[in-house]
Amino acid sequence: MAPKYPIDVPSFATTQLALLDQELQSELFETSSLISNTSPTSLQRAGIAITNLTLSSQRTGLGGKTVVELAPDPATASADGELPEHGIRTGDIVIVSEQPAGSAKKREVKELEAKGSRGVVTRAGRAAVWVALDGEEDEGVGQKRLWLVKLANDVTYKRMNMTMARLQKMPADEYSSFVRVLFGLESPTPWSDEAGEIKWVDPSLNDSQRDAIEFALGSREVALIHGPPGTGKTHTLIELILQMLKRNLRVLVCGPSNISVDNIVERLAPHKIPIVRLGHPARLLPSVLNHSLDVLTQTSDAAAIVKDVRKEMDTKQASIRKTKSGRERKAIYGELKELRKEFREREKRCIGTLIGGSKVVLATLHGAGGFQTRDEIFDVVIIDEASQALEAQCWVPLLKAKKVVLAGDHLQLPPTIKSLNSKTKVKAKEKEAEGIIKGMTLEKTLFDRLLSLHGPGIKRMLTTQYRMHEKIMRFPSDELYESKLVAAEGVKARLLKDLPYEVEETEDTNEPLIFLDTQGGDFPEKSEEEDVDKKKSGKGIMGESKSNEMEAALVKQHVQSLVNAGVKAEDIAVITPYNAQLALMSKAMKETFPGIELGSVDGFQGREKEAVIVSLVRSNSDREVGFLGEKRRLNVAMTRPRRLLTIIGDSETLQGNTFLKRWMAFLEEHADLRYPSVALLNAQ
Ligand SMILES: Nc1ncnc2c1ncn2[C@@H]1O[C@H](COP(=O)(O)OP(=O)(O)OP(=O)(O)O)[C@@H](O)[C@H]1O
Repeated sequence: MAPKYPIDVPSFATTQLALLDQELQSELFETSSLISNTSPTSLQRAGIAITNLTLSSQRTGLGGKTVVELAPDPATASADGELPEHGIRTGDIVIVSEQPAGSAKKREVKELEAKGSRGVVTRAGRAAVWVALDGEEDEGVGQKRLWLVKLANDVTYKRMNMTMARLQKMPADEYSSFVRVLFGLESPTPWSDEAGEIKWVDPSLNDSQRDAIEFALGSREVALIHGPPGTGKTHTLIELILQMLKRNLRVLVCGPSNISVDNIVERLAPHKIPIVRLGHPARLLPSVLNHSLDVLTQTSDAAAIVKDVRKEMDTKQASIRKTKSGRERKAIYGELKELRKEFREREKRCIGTLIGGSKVVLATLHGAGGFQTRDEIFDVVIIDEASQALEAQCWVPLLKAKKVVLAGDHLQLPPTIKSLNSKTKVKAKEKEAEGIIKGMTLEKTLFDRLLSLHGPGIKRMLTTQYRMHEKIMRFPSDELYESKLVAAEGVKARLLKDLPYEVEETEDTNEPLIFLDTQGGDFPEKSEEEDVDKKKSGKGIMGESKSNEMEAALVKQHVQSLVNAGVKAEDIAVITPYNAQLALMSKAMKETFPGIELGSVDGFQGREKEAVIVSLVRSNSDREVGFLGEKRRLNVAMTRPRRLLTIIGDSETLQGNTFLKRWMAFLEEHADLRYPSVALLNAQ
């Protein structure tokens, strides 16, 4: 029997295309309006530019690309020679060009592109940033003072659009039963013990992990592995991949980010199985490069046929330089052209052999849509961090699959959607078009959709968590995970005072859960629109972010007491949902406590620390909590620590939302409750 609400595939694809277009327009609009309305310094503060750079070295990287190293200009650099705080990350698409004079603001993206060089960030360190330039020429980069600006990345959209267009046009009689199940035209085939007896590679797997693997092996079309924080999702996937290999299945493993894929490559590598990692070498972790397609095409047996031609090309190229006669040179160019063609053909064959011969291929979701895998079919596609991926992104590999295993946690944050809250509503081209499914949003992931389509029977949950003290875990477990989480023996009672280095026993290091309740109105929030960078666009860069100065002072005081007790700053993280609060705290804290990490809650998803301090910021008499009320964001915030979670917030204001209200009640009962004194804080 099919589920009650089957989805019309062409309408689904049409709606996705319209939503994706709207999202891309929002992203392009946001970037270009920022770039054209804001000074380089403010762009830097907003995290999308780095100013005052010079070219410190240049080399040829993999794929023959020019990689430039950009470091702070000594004339303006800070004493430690480090770059200022910036939000540029490996894999970002950027333009490097001569920095405009201080006052020149009006700039169009097109103009920037014409003057500078486009490229991909290959490494972003504290003292320098490396960029692999796209073009052969590196005009604009040799200039004296440079700056770098991050652009909207439209490459990923192209792949998603192509995939959705294919789905939109696919005749219904060509749908595989896999596709039919994914759209609810059929129910999944009932689970069967296809896997037979399992000989576990890793003897340490817990029962819920084994159960999830058995379930995934015996599901015909789809299986969801629900991994709450710290429950060893990746650990489980590694065993699942090894078990699938034993059963001679061909597997494509994907994730939404390069780091999610590399994480799996690193853990698979010790098992010595043939794996190929697809993707721009500049974006891969150095430790996985040996498995990358680019390196394998140079080092593997299959690469020999390519090598010969390359050698011949090198010799010819060298001979051009020695040849004076124009006619001879022309002839050599002709031969080189032929050789290049031959080279490309052989390289293609070599890639085909390598990928065809690999039982496990790994790529990011959109990387799986490249030419290298065009004709490949896989028995199973495994998607890690699936609840962080757009559905359209998942379909890039899924069109090559017969079965999918999704691992994720739909109770943590979904992918960020710009067009959802965008004030700059862009009219989507097809918005009014026919066949749009009302109410569909990009925020609903494939994981969510399948769960509501087929029910919890298609999912197994991992239940032992290896991260948090039992007390830290209790509230999220009861509220979100049906009280099913169990803290592993080794972590359930761990406190800061038990860290493997010397930490004094104090009221802070002896506690897993502290609540600094700022109720009473002495710790008021501030709307950042009041004083941040209100540029011509009429909107500050921080949007309408909130901050809370007194809370920031409290955070500092609390960190100081942890550090005084001996806790290393690098074992402490401070997180907050509001960018304005982050900006306010970062300045002072990083200097005082080198090594400490500060981040937004959203940016800290997937991470963990020994001690985590959460500054909730909101404090007003209207009990307004805004986007803080989002359960999934709060879940991420409260599940990052191992040994200590300190919450700083106003319990009165936070009554304004039922989930927060219950949390406050829980903290009042179970946390070490403290009422900080403003007078003492001011006296410091
Ligand atoms: N069965 C197990 N026995 C002991 N330790 C385990 C087991 N499974 C996982 N762990 C440990 O739990 C931690 C988290 O596991 P892993 O890194 O695989 O999870 P993840 O899916 O990447 O992260 P998360 O789901 O927490 O975001 C790791 O330190 C891992 O070694």
